[in-house]
Amino acid sequence: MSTIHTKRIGPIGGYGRPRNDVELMIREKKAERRETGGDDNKSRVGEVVGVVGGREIRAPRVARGGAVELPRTYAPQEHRERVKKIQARVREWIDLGKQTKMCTARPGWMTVSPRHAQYKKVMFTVEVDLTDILELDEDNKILRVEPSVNILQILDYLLPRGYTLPVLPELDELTVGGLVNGYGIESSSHKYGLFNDICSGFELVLPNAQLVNLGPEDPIFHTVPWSFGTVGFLTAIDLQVIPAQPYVRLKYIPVYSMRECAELWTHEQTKQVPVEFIEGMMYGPNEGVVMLGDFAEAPGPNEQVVHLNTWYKPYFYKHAKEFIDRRQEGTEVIPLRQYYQRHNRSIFWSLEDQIPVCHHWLFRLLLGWILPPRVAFLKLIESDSVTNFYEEKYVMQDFLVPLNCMLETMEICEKEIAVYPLWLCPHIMFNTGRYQGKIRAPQGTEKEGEYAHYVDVAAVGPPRVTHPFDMTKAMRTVEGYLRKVGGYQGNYSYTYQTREEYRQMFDHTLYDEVRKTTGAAEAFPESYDKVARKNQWKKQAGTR
Ligand SMILES: NC(=O)C1=CN([C@@H]2O[C@H](COP(=O)(O)OP(=O)(O)OC[C@H]3O[C@@H](n4cnc5c(N)ncnc54)[C@H](OP(=O)(O)O)[C@@H]3O)[C@@H](O)[C@H]2O)C=CC1
Ligand SMILES: C=C(/C=C/[C@@H](C)[C@H]1CC[C@H]2C3=CC=C4C[C@@H](O)CC[C@]4(C)[C@H]3CC[C@]12C)C(C)C
Repeated sequence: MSTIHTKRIGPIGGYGRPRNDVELMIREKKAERRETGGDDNKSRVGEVVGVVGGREIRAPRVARGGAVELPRTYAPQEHRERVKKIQARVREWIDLGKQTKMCTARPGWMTVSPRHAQYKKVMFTVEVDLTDILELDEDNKILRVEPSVNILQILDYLLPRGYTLPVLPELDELTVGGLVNGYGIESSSHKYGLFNDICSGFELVLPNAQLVNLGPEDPIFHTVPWSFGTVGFLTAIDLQVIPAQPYVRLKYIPVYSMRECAELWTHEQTKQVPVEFIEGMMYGPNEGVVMLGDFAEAPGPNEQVVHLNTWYKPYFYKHAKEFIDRRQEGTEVIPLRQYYQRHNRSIFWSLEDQIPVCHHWLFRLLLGWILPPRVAFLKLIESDSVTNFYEEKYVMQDFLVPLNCMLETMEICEKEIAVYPLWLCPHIMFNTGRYQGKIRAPQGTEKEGEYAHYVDVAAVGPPRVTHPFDMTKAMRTVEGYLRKVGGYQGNYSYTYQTREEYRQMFDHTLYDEVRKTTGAAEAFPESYDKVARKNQWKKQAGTR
């Protein structure tokens, strides 16, 4: 593998060490300016700061809040040393007699999951704060990263180099480690699968403190996705990259019933050569929009580039709804980065539940530039009553179902929860051959590499059912349906299933076997114990 950048950095200027090559170059430029008496503090967005691989690197756009993102660390050459510390901490756990189970030390409020991880208060915590992009191997099209690298870092790093991830989820704060140990999805998942399907290697610290490098030929590799950190500590991930083009040409097609949506969707997703991006939003049982996108090199002669994310503009889901209101299809050319970040400014549509005035043009004009609030910040300041509200009165769930169940799933959601918009995201599930992890080889597939079409129906928002809403009852009804049709629950939020039901939904055969042979069963709780709504941690931790 060719290392793209391993230069050792001193305090060139600014805070901490640069996080990536672009930051490094900006700092060098700033230092240069300071030496020549220039003004260091003015942000020069778009200024060419250097050249990597023959491409001009420009100072990044102003990040949210008008400020350039604060750098974290940049010392990929120290990766091995950092991993040694994790191994040492695991050895400490062994020496102390393995008294409690282990988990990462990442505070519960820092994560994008709405769960408050009370288990962190009672378990043996291991610091896995690994935030560096390690290397880009352009020959093999592999990006090696540490697990706490987030989506924003990946966008900043890959797009200027002309690459992207085949599956690049839409919220800046999501981390690679979280997406791999849970699951990740994007509007291109009907071509490439879930986030873990674009991974070709994991570096993992096992419960005996041994460091292993795993590929698909190793059974442990297949048990990491959906494990929620209960197999080992992930310390590096190899991700496939693909060439990117600067724009996405996006077609908006209004639909006027769930049936119409499911029919159009099925046709588009199962095409021999589907478009690169498919996404849908149902705003009610009788209105929705299906969006079909492809990469584009440049706008056509009569096309204008639409900048979706300018701070004063309506949020993407409102913008897309205009096509329904006008009862008209439409096509737009959108810069690639803005396409990926389309749901970031309004955290999908959850922002309106925290800031009800967020749609007012005056709010956007005056304060739009500070958006979005960090999910971590919202969780940090969350009071008990707000937590209760989100746990009892606010649905945050997604349901991954075989494509032929799309219509029925939307209808069940309407009956049980009536949350809108409903987010629709296509994906495929693979038969992974000899070793099948928590996701079973889908029906109809026989050989390794074969796949089946699925769709993720995601509900985020307050339920609007006309009958009194009972979260547990509603969720258990939907979960029962998922088990019946061979679907899966996203699990970044809570599950309301019993352990047996959860084991029925997710195949634990390989997971149990690997956890037994590696000692993970002794070292970590079962994933169920982390994601179950009813759990023992609250009581043990003596907190909310
Ligand atoms: N489009 C999408 O794909 C979206 C996905 N999501 C969801 O958000 C979640 C990601 O949130 P994020 O804040 O990044 O992740 P989290 O911090 O929530 O981590 C998720 C799980 O992964 C484990 N984990 C993370 N890193 C490591 C590691 N290095 N070694 C071992 N275990 C690890 C955590 O273990 P521990 O409990 O020990 O800390 C935790 O149980 C995903 O699960 C995803 O499903 C949310 C919105 C959109
Ligand atoms: C599943 C999808 C997207 C989900 C996001 C929109 C939600 C995932 C986690 C959610 C949140 C976590 C914690 C919060 C703290 C609270 O104080 C306020 C709400 C929230 C920010 C909440 C908001 C929605 C999420 C980010 C896709 C796949 C549809």
